[in-house]
Amino acid sequence: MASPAVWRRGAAWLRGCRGSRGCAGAREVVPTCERYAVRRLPFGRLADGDVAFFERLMPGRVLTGQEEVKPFNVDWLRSVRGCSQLVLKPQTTAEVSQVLRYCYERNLAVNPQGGNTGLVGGSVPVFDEIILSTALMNRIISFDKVSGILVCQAGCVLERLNEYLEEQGFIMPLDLGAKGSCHIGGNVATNAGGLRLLRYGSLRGTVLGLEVVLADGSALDCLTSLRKDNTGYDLKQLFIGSEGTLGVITAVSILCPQKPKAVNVAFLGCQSFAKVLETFTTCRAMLGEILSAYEFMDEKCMELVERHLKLSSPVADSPFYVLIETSGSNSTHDEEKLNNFLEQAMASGLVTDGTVATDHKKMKVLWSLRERITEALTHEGYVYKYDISLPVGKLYDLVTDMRARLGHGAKNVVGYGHLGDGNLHLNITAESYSHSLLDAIEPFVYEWTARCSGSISAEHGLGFKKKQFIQYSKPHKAVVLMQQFKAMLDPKGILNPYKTLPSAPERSMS
Ligand SMILES: O=C(O)CC[C@@H](O)C(=O)O
Ligand SMILES: [Zn+2]
Repeated sequence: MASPAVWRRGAAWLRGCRGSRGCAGAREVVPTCERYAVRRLPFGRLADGDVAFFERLMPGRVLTGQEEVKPFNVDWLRSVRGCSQLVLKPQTTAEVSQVLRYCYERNLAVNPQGGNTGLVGGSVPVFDEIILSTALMNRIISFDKVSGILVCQAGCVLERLNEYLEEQGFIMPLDLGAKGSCHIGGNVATNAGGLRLLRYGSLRGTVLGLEVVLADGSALDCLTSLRKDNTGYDLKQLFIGSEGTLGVITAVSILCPQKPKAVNVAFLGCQSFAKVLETFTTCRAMLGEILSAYEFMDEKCMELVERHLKLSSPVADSPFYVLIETSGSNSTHDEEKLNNFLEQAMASGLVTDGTVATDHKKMKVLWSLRERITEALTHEGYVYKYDISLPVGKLYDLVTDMRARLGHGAKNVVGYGHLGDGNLHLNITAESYSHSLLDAIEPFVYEWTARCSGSISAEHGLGFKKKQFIQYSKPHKAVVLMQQFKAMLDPKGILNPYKTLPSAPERSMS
């Protein structure tokens, strides 16, 4: 799978930028508050006394220097930028509690941040929110080999957790391209989906318990390690996917599957999207319980990973490609099943070319073709990202409709994603951000999705960029209820403000 360095690359670009105040250099990211006419809410302003308090609380783990703070203010995509002047790096839940208690009293806004790999502007401040980084909360608390339950602090990097588990014959139930940088707390806070969801389900099922610090600094200990617990409301579900707006997740208890003994990856070419769909139904029927991923990408995606990342396609040029992974416990059995399926798929013309990998290195190469599309797209300029759930049969219609709508107005309109989960990643690129192109895409994309009863965010969340569109996927009553939960848990609204839930209408300015 993709090397962790891939996703970390953003940090290197950031370090190359010039001063964070003002937009002097062409490579500077336009501050969010300039691009979008969002108004700062009346939170307190950071004073010298505040910094002194934090320095006493966590000496050496308080960043205030402009250059030090800069990377924490910009998202990985380099599409939004805040102007925080302070990053705090607590190590313990008690420290997070003390920070929030203080901020709550002083009415200081706080932006919780994990690995900063989010794609909807949810992980960086909009204005001067204090950044509460989980980077130093990276301790594994326990792992039970009998139950497969891992308990760890929120700042553990996903890939490190997976490596730790693999040594014990287990794996994490989720995997994503950003694994080398993303934190498990951020994964849970955004309810990240990823590449294994088809097999192991979402974090709403695998997360068994959470420890969360609420806005007023009080800690909520729901860190149980039980498969079954039917006592009252399942409060942890409120925090899963809440994007840091209801509380700061400080520890996670998660159910981990056994490491599969046999893994195979097939990379195939299909001549039409209809054939991609038929290949899916055939492979699901023939592979059954060993199917662990079914991903697709269109030819434009392949062209971009080849051009920008110098990866090469192992199969002949095709309008569509699919990546199928099997995970099981018996290699002979699994290979036989996979070969039978491939023979049938080739004989019936569903697939025109393909390759299979069983050794780790070759599987990794095949996975990179799919996992590194996001990175390849960033080389094209500004990327407008849409992460849509749709009835699977209609998944690609949105791409063709958007292509027809935008014509030469966009550089590329590509479609790829987790077909097995009904999740399309529609990405549109242009040389640079343009207000008029955005207007041509939105709300068209959301109206199209709503007409199909889809979701405008399958797995990336709403963050800053999509929060105004929640009504396309949720009824008014549900949004009002969410606002009431927010008001109850965070009455001053200090936690990750300007994110997830809609505010007064905003206008884009540049
Ligand atoms: O960049 C995107 O749009 C998708 C990123 C990620 O969710 C993926 O599946 O590769
Ligand atoms: Zn995805």
